[in-house]
Amino acid sequence: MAPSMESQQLEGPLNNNANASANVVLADEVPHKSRVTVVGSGNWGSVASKLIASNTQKINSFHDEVRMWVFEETLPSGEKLAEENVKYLPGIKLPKNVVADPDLEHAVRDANMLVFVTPHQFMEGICKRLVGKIRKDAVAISLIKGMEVKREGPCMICTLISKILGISCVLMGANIANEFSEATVGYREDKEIAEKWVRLFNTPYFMVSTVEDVEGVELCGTRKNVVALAAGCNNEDWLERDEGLLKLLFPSVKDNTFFESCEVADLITTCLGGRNRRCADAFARNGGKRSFDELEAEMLQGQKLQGVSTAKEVYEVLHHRGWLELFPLFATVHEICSGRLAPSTIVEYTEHSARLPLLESSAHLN
Ligand SMILES: NC(=O)c1ccc[n+]([C@@H]2O[C@H](COP(=O)([O-])OP(=O)(O)OC[C@H]3O[C@@H](n4cnc5c(N)ncnc54)[C@H](O)[C@@H]3O)[C@@H](O)[C@H]2O)c1
Ligand SMILES: O=P(O)(O)OC[C@H](O)CO
Repeated sequence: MAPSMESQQLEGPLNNNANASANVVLADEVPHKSRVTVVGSGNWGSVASKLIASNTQKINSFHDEVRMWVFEETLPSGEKLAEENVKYLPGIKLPKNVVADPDLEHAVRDANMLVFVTPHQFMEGICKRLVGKIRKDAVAISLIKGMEVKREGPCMICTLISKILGISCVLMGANIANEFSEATVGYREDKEIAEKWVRLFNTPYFMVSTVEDVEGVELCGTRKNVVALAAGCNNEDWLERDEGLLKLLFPSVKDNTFFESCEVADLITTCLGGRNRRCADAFARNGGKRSFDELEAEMLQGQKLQGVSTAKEVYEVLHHRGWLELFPLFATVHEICSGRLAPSTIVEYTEHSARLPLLESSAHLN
């Protein structure tokens, strides 16, 4: 499909402006301006695009246009998602400079700033498709909360993006799509790039800070989805933050990261009102008789739960390293999600007393 035919500008339900991209100035015509593509158009992906597009309109160093890759779906009505994006962010107007593009390779082609925001289970495939298809000077940021488990151990999504595409930063924080408020950018060494991401995302109603700790920021975002499942199953200890696990997995994780938005603020936000919490609450009310898959399909209408697969991934890491007894909350959540334990088991969860001393002498576990 030619670019002018495959791209549609969005407003509310999307505007069908098939000529939108014909009016766009190409990146190489104005080389000093950064061009942004958002890879993902779910609940958070759509909100992130809106947020970014409000800044690219105002800040001269960015091109106005924000391209948003839409995973094409046909709705029950027969409409294509890229033509009518009412599924993941109904009732919210997206600025006219957000351009939906169902062709992944085309969507990223001109961008030198890539924002990855899809459910984590799709990222490996997406990255592989993008090898050799992105600009050489492109930088990327991941807004994705989750991880993959490889034979050699846990692989954070940011690392996956870095390994396959050679680029990366992360942004996590107390941000539920419809109530977003703040976030933390985790970066590795290059503060200048981190500050560029801050300029792209920061608004008076979405405050963004930086911390030099990619793994810490990302692990906070990943871990809290599992804790939110425990909260939904009525666990009253959910505010108990297991920073010990984060440091055991990645000793480079910094203590000061735990004071940023990506940690306790996000934990509280998600445990009080996120999708993981709501679905776990329904799961527990049904006594575990309806599966998470069933509840996800019914309650989220196409949006994805990250916590259940993350709980499994965390469990595999704990099992592989012989740490299951050290982290009973995480182990129990997976046992509940997979139907081996009743949801009420989570109430009986108690802190493992041996854990704290063990953390101080954790070197032998790595
Ligand atoms: N929603 C939030 O409040 C929120 C906030 C912060 C971070 N996040 C994180 O953002 C990431 C994306 O979540 P979201 O809320 O934008 O998405 P979502 O759960 O609302 O939507 C699912 C998305 O996946 C797409 N999809 C379905 N099948 C696919 C496939 N085979 N390949 C690629 N894409 C496919 C759908 O089209 C849709 O865009 C997740 O990691 C999530 O944890 C979400
Ligand atoms: O709605 P959840 O449970 O996927 O959580 C959304 C975000 O991760 C909150 O930061």
